[in-house]
Amino acid sequence: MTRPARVVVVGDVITDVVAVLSGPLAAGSDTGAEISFGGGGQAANTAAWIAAQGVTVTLVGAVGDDDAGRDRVAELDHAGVDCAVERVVGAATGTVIVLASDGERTMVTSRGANLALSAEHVEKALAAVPDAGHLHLSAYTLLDAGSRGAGLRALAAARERGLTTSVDAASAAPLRRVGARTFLGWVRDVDLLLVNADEATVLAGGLDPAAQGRALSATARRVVVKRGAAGAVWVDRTTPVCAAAARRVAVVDVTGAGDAFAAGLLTAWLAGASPTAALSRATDLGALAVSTAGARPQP
Ligand SMILES: OC[C@H]1O[C@H](O)[C@H](O)[C@@H]1O
Repeated sequence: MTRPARVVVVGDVITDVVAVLSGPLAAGSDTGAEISFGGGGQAANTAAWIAAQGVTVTLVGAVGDDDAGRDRVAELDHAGVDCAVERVVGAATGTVIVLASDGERTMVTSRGANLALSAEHVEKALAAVPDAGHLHLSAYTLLDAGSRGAGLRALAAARERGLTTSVDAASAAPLRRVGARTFLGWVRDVDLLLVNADEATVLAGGLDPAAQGRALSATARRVVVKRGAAGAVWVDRTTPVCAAAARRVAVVDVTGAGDAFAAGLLTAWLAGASPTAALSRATDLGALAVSTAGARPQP
């Protein structure tokens, strides 16, 4: 296996406030929780998990010109992520409140400065890393109208520079809002598309996961459908469908599990691993992420 070249991850940087609830949440109740506070955002999490695999990674994103933005960048620096993070004057760093309970999570989101990520910043950041081999995009950047230009520019600039590309479909609700046909037009011919079960249903309809993967492989060269505790499937245009079971672990908090999964998948695939081996690495990291609170690798 070869060591992958630098990976560039483009997308959101967020402050996560994670409350792991001790019981059900009901209107008017006072529910106990373990509350933690720290780095989140799909792209930033993925970059941190990639760095933890010993692969050189640059995160391209935006934070506010505030203490939270400074803390988020310092934390990523400390995790070994090279930061090309734009500071947006007058915007607050994005914040998400995550309510985690019984292996499920509910999020309340203010995307803040992420909405102001600019195509110019992405272009400049890519020009500064001539050693990059791959670009991974969190689709929140495409799905939010404010940052869409930056997301589209990231994919186009990566292709112009000969980088391979991957996109994480991010979230079912905004995908539903923009519509499957529009989204699939934006990500046409990416090398790898990652979708969870809900996103696969929005984009390909209520088929079984292998059939959803086959339908989406008309758009992306390779498709991975993440199915949480039911494992994952890999579908591409040339090899048979490949499936992997999830690891059985005690679930503490599923926040960031998909991002850890993406990091495991990408670092293995870019190092030349087979689909089976790449899925296995992905499910290992996903299992590690769900067994701890918060979205990032633990020290
Ligand atoms: O992918 C997980 C992330 O999504 C949300 O945007 C939270 O910030 C969380 O860290």
